Amino acid sequence: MKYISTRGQAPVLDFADVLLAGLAEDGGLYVPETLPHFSAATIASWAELPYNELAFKIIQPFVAGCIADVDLQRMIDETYTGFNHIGVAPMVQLGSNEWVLELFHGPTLAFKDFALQLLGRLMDHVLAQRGERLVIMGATSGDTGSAAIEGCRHSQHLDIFIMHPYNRVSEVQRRQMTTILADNVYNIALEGNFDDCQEMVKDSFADQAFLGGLKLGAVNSINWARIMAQIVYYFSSALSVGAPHREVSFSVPTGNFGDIFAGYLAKQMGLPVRQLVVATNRNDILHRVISGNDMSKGQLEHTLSPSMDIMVSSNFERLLFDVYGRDGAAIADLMQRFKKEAVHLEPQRWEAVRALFDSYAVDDATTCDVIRQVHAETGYLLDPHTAIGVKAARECRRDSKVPMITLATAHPVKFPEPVVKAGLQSPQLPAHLSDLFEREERYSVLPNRIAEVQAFMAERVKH
Ligand SMILES: Cc1ncc(COP(=O)(O)O)c(C=O)c1O
Ligand SMILES: N[C@@H](CCOP(=O)(O)O)C(=O)O
Repeated sequence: MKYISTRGQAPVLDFADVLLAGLAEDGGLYVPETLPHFSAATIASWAELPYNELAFKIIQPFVAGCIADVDLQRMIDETYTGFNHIGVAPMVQLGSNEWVLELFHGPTLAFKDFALQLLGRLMDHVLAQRGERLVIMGATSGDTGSAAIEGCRHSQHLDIFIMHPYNRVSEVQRRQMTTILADNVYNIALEGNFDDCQEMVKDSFADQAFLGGLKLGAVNSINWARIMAQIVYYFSSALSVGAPHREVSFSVPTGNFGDIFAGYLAKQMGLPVRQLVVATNRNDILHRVISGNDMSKGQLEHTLSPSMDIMVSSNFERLLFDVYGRDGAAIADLMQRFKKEAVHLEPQRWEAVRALFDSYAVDDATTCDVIRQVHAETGYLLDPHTAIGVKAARECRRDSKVPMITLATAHPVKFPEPVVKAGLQSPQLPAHLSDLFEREERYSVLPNRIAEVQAFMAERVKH
């Protein structure tokens, strides 16, 4: 499998190089040159497979030639046996044909564990084979950070620097990152917002001289391997409600557009998906572009669903690449303009986006109402991100006979504030985190200036 950049100017790479490269040299994102396609008969034959075996079927074509099958299966097995639920990604029924796909049974209680537990192992494996080291630089609005640290902390080949927006993540999220005191883990609280953190990561990839010869790697969903691993649970959940013999729809709480892009790929790969609903909070650029062709940043706001406080949704570029006929020059131009100003897609490209996605934006008050309402209806407690997904699913659903699956992207224990605002009691932390509030924290508050962040990193990396 070969990978190409969305901006058309970077070298074509194989999986192992894409895994370590993160962002492409031309500032674009890597995507597979061609996608594997599975027939309905093949998909149907997977109905009884446990999650790890299904994951192997779906991931193997993307890594073939770079990772031996036996190593891939071992890493997948280790990843998902570490999850705290026998089904790995269980489904819960809320109503008639209305489902929630629980993606929070990994070690850090968010969907990011699905990809980052595997990505840490894949990186370690390739780096060990090559005898190389990598410096990870990541941006987080709360969940990627802890999942990446958890996935990479045991690696002998990685230093990991994670930036979160200072005072803009929940206390549980912050402590999950800052209480890991391993000597290859560094937490930076940046005096800015998530978009500032993410821009700093991308700018650092463009010029890595500050690392004195070491190379940067990515754990954010700009790294193709993140998206790849997230495709699997679209298949597992759809199979459990009758696909490929019937269509299914998904509603996805969305920020960086990685998770829903994995759903779009599942559809291209043969899964019969009727609707893909983009669910956003007040930081609604994706809803505005899908519903009104308005791709303008606006002011990033702090909400009760902080992990989705994102305006510059990295993976939307991967979708635009397809919608613009894989024209790298057109995407490079569009993304350069978007850095400086509002952009509007060409009308036929926008129509193509609208044909693929529905969208809905939810404010904080409604988020709390949905948490309260669903709890009253069913006894089930939603986290605020999932509540946004459920609301968007209910608003956008076109056919009540098609199962609608909302991705439950985090456990509610990570976000007590909206749960309490909804008049409910926040659940207890699970046993492995029960002393989280007593653990020592370690992080550095840094100004929103790239030179200071890079100097901080340069002083600490191990050569
Ligand atoms: C809990 C939660 N829900 C939803 C999202 C949005 O996912 P994506 O960025 O892949 O769109 C994130 C983070 O991005 C998250 O942490
Ligand atoms: N919501 C994320 C933001 C980063 O997104 P990613 O999927 O690109 O890593 C977070 O919680 O950190």
